[in-house]
Amino acid sequence: MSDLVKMEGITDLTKIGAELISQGAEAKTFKLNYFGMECIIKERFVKTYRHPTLDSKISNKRILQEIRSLNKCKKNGIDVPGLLFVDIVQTRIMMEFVNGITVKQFLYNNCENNYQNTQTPEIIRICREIGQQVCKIHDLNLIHGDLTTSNILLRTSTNNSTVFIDFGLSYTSTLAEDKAVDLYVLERAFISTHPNSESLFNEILQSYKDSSKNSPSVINRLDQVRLRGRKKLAFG
Ligand SMILES: Nc1ncnc2c1ncn2[C@@H]1O[C@H](COP(=O)(O)OP(=O)(O)OP(=O)(O)O)[C@@H](O)[C@H]1O
Repeated sequence: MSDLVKMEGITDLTKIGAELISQGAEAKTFKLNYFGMECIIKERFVKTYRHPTLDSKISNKRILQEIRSLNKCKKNGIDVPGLLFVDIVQTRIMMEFVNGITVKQFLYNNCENNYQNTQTPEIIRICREIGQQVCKIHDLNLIHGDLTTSNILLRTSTNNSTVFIDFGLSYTSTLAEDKAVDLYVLERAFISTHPNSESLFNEILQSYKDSSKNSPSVINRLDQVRLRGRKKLAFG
């Protein structure tokens, strides 16, 4: 308990042995050995260009969204990191450390940037699992908000099963439009991070289609979202 108390008062987590593993646009992610258990602390930092009151409101909203969505997924059998501790004052979430790598790293390691000719059964399986899990998330009327290959981990201990992370931009919606935009964000992330990987995204979509009776309306909507996206790219 003493480490937890220490953590509450401390502004610099590296002083209690935490290791900074990633710094995103809004948060720093640390790894900490907590009583022999590896864990992750995600700390949202102050954005000085925002008005302090607005910044604090946005930060709190993202933390609350993240913990609500993690809990909702966990309760409904979608693998996400287990939540351990939340500190609203210091805008920190402490969660289970998932031993594994991101889908992005896995694809880099296994495809050597040649996504057309290096589709192993394992890669196809992972893509199909992503489609199935995104569909499950959407069936809970939850929109992830930032689906990328960096925000899906592969858990080593369960033979590379998928674990979804980073729910800070998630929200609740029943609309096919919002679910289609979520898929579109993932499609764009695939295209920009893994060029010529269209066939992999098609596997994801096929599996999404196969996973729920609600899928057809979302997939139909995706065509409209893509069209809008292309127009935006062409005409600004
Ligand atoms: N529970 C976890 N277990 C293991 N690694 C994690 C975990 N959570 C996050 N990470 C690692 O930290 C990185 C950043 O985490 P996350 O995406 O949640 O933060 P972020 O600051 O919102 O990132 P970004 O702004 O880049 O989207 C992940 O890509 C992953 O490598």
